[in-house]
Amino acid sequence: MARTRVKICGITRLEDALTAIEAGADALGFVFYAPSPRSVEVKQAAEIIAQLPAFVTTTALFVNAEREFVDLVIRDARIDLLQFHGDEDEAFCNSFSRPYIKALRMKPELDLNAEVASFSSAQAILLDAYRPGMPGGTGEIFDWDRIPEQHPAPIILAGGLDSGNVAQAVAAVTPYAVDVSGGVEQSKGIKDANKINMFVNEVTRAN
Ligand SMILES: O=C(O)c1ccccc1NCC(=O)[C@H](O)[C@H](O)COP(=O)(O)O
Repeated sequence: MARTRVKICGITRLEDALTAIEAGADALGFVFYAPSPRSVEVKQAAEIIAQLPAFVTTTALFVNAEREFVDLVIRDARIDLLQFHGDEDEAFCNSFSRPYIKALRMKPELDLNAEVASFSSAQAILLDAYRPGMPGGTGEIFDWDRIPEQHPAPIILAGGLDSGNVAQAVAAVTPYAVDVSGGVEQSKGIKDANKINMFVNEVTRAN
């Protein structure tokens, strides 16, 4: 079985980015969605990213953003991957000069296979908890049994993960990667080095 990758989302500070990388995280997420308490300015993200070492994937997260804004972020920050958390369709997601991840929130009525099929150009599908009015970062888990054993695409598991449940999640779902935000924070947008280290260690232990 391949090693489960780790993405730490909601990075707002260089020290948190470097802590995550030092701990062994594969990817960092930057939230370009103003209503989020983890939102970053383009300049702020660009300055952090410019100081990162090689071989770390940087992900820019959007919720129903204007095309011009996505292009501006790609132009001004060294972004490797886009992550769409809103109602964007495949044509929009696939129309930029970067590969993308599509986030799907696990609404009770969601037909997962059909949704995944409608984003066949995505590099991976991120599955997150559903809470009305919150496009992400809920800190809540969902019923992992809803994910079929045969994954229809590479799955990034998100939603309420922390060092106490991530090993169980990896064993239950065998995702391509796990994504965490609130579970490694001391407060919204501020990461906790101990929690990051414990989280990455638990994923490593589960592999
Ligand atoms: O983190 C946010 O504030 C956020 C806001 C709007 C859309 C997405 C957002 N986060 C997306 C992520 O990738 C989170 O890591 C994911 O939702 C899991 O969050 P958490 O349950 O806090 O680990």
